[in-house]
Amino acid sequence: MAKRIDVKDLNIYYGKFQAVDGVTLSVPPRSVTAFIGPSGCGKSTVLRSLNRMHEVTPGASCDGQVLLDGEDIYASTVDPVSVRRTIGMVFQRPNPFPTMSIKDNVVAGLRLAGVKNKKELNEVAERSLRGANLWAEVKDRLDKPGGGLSGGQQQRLCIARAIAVQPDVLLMDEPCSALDPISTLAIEDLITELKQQYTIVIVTHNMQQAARVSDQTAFFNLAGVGQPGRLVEVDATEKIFSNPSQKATEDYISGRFG
Ligand SMILES: Nc1ncnc2c1ncn2[C@@H]1O[C@H](COP(=O)(O)OP(=O)(O)OP(=O)(O)O)[C@@H](O)[C@H]1O
Repeated sequence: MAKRIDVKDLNIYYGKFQAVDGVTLSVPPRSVTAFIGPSGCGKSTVLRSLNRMHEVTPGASCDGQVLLDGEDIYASTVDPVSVRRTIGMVFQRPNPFPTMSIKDNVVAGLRLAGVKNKKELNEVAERSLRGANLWAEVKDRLDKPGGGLSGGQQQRLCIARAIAVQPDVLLMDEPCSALDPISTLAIEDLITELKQQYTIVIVTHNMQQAARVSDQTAFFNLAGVGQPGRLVEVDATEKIFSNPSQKATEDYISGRFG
């Protein structure tokens, strides 16, 4: 079930260094939101705080609120591990378990959660691989190692692994940056299909990609080295790329800096 995210006045730190200042934005369910902005403005940091991955870095912390359908994921009663199951993440470099079979890669999360029933695991593997548009390419080699797939196939395998646990939200941190153009288009098509079921947030350096796949775009910027990143504006993607409200956004999307 896709869920809504509301971020309220989020400040994010690495030790004493404030990396992100006062981010407030909402992500509607069953939509794609793109985070864009120059290097170091805090896109990945904000993304990682949306499923409590940020706090895994020693010394890292944040304050403010991240609400998932109105529930604060940082409430003291909430288990961060269950947050990460509900809000899945796909990384820049495909990171399948290389020697593990394709099928076992997909169901790794379920196995960890204690599911042992073979029939159920097989069904989830097939459903997730179909969902990630990979089934036709791997159905005859499910027992072969995940590391034997191409880069683009490995990234779709990682997406299959992420959706196997039926998350509410998918976070993607530059999921195509290590891929060739054809694999990139395959992932972009997949993102467009997945948004019918999931809430998706994607960090991308590629503005054409943001324009192609997202419904809403958030532009982040920073005033200078050592300064925290800030959200400059968030709006419908069409508006950001045709008639942004802020000059800094226009300068960035027209390639004047970054
Ligand atoms: N593990 C870390 N420890 C300390 N500082 C960090 C860490 N990760 C990121 N930072 C700092 O936080 C700030 C934001 O970094 P972040 O990676 O979120 O930016 P970004 O916009 O995603 O950049 P890029 O587009 O280059 O990936 C930067 O100043 C960065 O140096």
